[in-house]
Amino acid sequence: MPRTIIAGNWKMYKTQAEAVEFLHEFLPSLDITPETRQVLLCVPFTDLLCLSKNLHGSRVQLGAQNVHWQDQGAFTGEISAPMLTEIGVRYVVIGHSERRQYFGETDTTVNQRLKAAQAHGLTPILCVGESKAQRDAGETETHIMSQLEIGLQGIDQTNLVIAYEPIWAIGTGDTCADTEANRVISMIRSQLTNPEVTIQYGGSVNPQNIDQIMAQPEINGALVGGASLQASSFARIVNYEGA
Ligand SMILES: O=C[C@H](O)COP(=O)(O)O
Repeated sequence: MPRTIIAGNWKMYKTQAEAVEFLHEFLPSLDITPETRQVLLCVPFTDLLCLSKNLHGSRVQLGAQNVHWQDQGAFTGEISAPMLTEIGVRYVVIGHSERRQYFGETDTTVNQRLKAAQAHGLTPILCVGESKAQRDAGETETHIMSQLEIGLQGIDQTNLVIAYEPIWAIGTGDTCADTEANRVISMIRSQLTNPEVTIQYGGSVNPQNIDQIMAQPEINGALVGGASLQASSFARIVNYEGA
């Protein structure tokens, strides 16, 4: 069985003070067994060191939201995998649609970042998903298969998480129907060599829909944006009803 992983992606939200305030409410609300349900917080670079100290000994792992493919060099504004692992980061989100849309991320650079993450023992969370126009044109499957084909070239599937995030469902409140998310995730799984890869759903996940989403057999977790910013809301999501 793939491991269940619920991740909060804070995007560009929360100062260190706000992050610590969040933890004070969030950590005591957790009602999970880490062996069966892993919880992650994927936070801005500036929050990582502080959260690493505050999460030490807790049941929550730390994730970054991007990583460069070189270990070091003249790459102003970038952060490398050794810099992340040194401070206790275990996971990194790669190829989020916002990186692809606003910062020129391509499947090729996604593949380079995945390789660098794995080379340093980080677990990458590879984000894939179609736009509204692609969905309307019936191109959901071909688009995602192309993202996977290029993104996963030479990638070790024993240390990998995939997040299916339909772009039209991100931050819109327009959640993909859970059966449809299950269908697409099943298609994604059919493209993999390792059936144990955790595949999350992301896109307007909230406390009201999490139980139904997690009841789908192919969905192994969630990548949660807006609803991970409030401690009570994210706690309800990670404590979802079900196995
Ligand atoms: O990484 C998270 C996704 O972009 C989903 O964001 P959202 O939950 O605010 O729709």
